Amino acid sequence: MLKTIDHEISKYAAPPAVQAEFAQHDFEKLRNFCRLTYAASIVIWLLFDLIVSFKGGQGFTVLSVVFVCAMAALTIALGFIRKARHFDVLNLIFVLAITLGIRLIIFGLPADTQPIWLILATSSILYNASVLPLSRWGFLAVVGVTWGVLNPFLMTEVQLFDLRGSLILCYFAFLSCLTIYSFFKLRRVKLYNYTMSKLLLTQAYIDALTEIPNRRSFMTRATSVLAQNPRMHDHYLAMIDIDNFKRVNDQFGHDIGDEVLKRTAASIKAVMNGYECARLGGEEFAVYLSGVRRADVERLMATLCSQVRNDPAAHPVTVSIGLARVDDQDSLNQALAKADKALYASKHAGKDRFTFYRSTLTGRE
Ligand SMILES: Nc1nc2c(ncn2[C@@H]2O[C@H](COP(=O)(O)OP(=O)(O)OP(=O)(O)O)[C@@H](O)[C@H]2O)c(=O)[nH]1
Repeated sequence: MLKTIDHEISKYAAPPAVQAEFAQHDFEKLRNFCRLTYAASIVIWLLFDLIVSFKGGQGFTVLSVVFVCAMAALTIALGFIRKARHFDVLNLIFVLAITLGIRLIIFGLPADTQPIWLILATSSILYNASVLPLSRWGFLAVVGVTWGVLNPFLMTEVQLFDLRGSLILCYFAFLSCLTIYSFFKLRRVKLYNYTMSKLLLTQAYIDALTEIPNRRSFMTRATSVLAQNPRMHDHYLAMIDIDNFKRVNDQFGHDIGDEVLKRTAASIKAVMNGYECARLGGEEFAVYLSGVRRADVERLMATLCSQVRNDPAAHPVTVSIGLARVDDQDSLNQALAKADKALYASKHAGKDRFTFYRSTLTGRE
């Protein structure tokens, strides 16, 4: 099963909409990690700045305070960011701030050690960026800004083609390729996993034939709506069953039966727009109506019965409906049992109708 899906996804190039959805998902999952990374970066930067300021005799300047405040403000701003694409911009500003701050510290170090510290800082920033939830351009922009600001050939005594310069150049090429490759590879794997989970979840929660939610989905969603307190108006549960469906299958074949199921599901979805509806199994459907009055429910059920009955399709059917008001203390299973009794009453009374549950109704037995 997993191999089949794996094969299916390998052939599938995620369209831009799925990629955007993935980017947003990735950002939401990693937002706290990003904040932690920013906070840790500020702490380590401040620590180095203090060491260089006091032990190195550079002196703690107003500029240091400005950098710390700017980076702290960006970290706080990250908490208010909701869109992944805005994070790309914020992260670029953060990288610009921290790289300039690093330059400031490195100016206070002995000239011959400056290139190596610039390389170390560049490695840390690029490694860190490669695991952040950035877009491709967002990451490449970080690489550009980092190398631009922390360029070890800029304002240092290293010459491009002397011994140190050649070594730095080689390391530059290696580091850039490694981090760019890691970022793209990691992103591809994460996108693949996201696509795979999306597909598996769809298969687990959507009925393959009618393409409406299945029983599992209904039980999860209806349970959470049922738990809502306080309730706005009433909650009702409807169980809908196609009448004489076995006869449709027997007379016209299973394919026509499937068509009837699809058509009925489409009618339920259209009429019950905005409410949780699902195919529970076989020819049985359910709808959870929250925040409704009894008169609204009656109107909706009458519309559904009439729409299915008057469908100008080749093999018209009718539906029977059982309805239960979901009391505050009812569990979903209790409500389903009541709606089932009411459904039985509809069938017993001649089908093609809806019946509300009353305690005086008899059960299926
Ligand atoms: N075509 C098709 N038939 C299905 C599917 N699932 C269940 N069925 C058929 O649905 C029929 C249900 O028949 P019954 O439970 O006897 O219900 P009914 O004929 O609708 O009778 P009443 O409920 O009393 O109106 C059976 O013949 C099942 O084989 C499906 O996915 N596709």
